[in-house]
Amino acid sequence: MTGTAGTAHTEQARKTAEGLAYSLGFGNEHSSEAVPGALPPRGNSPQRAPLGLYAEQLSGSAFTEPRAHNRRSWLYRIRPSAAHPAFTRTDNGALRSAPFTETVPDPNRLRWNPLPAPAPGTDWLAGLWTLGGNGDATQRTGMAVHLYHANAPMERVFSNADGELLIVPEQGGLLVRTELGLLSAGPGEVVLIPRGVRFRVELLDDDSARGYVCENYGQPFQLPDLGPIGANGLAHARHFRAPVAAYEDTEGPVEVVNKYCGNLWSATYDHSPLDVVAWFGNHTPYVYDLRLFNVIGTISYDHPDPSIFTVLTSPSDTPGLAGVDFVVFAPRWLVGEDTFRPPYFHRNVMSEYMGLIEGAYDAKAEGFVPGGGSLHNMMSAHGPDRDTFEKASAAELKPQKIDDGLAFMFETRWPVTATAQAANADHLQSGYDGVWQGLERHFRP
Ligand SMILES: O=C(O)Cc1cc(O)ccc1O
Ligand SMILES: [Fe+2]
Repeated sequence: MTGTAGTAHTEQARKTAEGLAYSLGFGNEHSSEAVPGALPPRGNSPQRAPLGLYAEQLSGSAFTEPRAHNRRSWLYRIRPSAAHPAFTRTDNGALRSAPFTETVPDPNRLRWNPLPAPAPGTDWLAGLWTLGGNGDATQRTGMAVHLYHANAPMERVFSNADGELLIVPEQGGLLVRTELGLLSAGPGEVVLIPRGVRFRVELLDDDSARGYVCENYGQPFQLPDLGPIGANGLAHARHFRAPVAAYEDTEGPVEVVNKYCGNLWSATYDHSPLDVVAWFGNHTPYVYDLRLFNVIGTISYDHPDPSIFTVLTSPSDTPGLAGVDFVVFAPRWLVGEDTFRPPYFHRNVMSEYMGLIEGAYDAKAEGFVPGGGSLHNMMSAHGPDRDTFEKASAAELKPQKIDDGLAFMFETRWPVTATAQAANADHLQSGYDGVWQGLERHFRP
């Protein structure tokens, strides 16, 4: 794909992304038809589905999981998904999967600059670069941290059998065409693609897009319980937007890439598999605007733990212990009295990967940049850098609006093991430990 062709394509994608319709509500039983009458009025699988469509169930949970965790969507499509040729192995590129065994788990604090620019013609899938992760894709446990940097629209279609994908754009808007319909998202928004749902990513800005992806092998992300916060707060269910049905009726060769137990497999279909004319169910993609997050914090004293900023959580088999939490540091007021207001010094049994979508983060004066990331693994000591500590210890404690940045964290119960490419990357910063050098002793008994 040349730059010029990319630009024309980008303009087209931008037009398509304008004014997209959505169906609102996280976890709802959504339903949508692109052609009236395409949804069967009663049964899921009538003897003949309406309009000559094929009925197909996409199960995101075991049939027998409790209703609260049960996930499936019924798709009414031009051809059943089963109508495809054999998949054959294709190059994994810079994509790696759990188990992560290329390096040994590293107790050091690590920080990376943004990914270098990709070669021309790099689509979103080819632009994926894995930093590390944990668990085992074949056991449906753990997570992976990926970054992407792309400069060409995908022409192929991708699906991930290994887990769901939480896409966090940092630069450049995305038009995501999924089996269930179209979503668009720019920096500050996130897209959640459920396990197995096929999609294609096109670019909305200047033929370039950069961001982060949390691949969640474990239980699907859900909204966190609110406990004593009450019935409302944090991410509101109605702010999650699912697509409405939109289908491609195209014949001709389409490459479909399937990530399966850690490897990429490819098949050439003779039609677009994004051919779902109507669907209903709760196994659906979403887009969510992080700036709509209802931030709750102290109105008296002390710095609450960042779990209060959890947007979505993937529970593990131990109550309260997440396989992975997605946490956002959204614009908010700090009003704590007699409080050291930035993040405190900390060692954590959980492992923290942090990224920056925009601006700056209140624990780091410099070096933590948009598109970069830091990894503070299990029990590694971290917290405010020297400059931040000194400033915040002396600051006048008037109400302070933090609205000059948007940072996030993937926090996981298992250590994140880096890939070889991340451990040896030119964009891995050297001397990160130095940000905590020069924190002087003040104790003089
Ligand atoms: O910057 C971090 O390390 C994340 C973080 C933020 C915070 O407000 C409190 C604890 C914590 O680990
Ligand atoms: Fe932390």
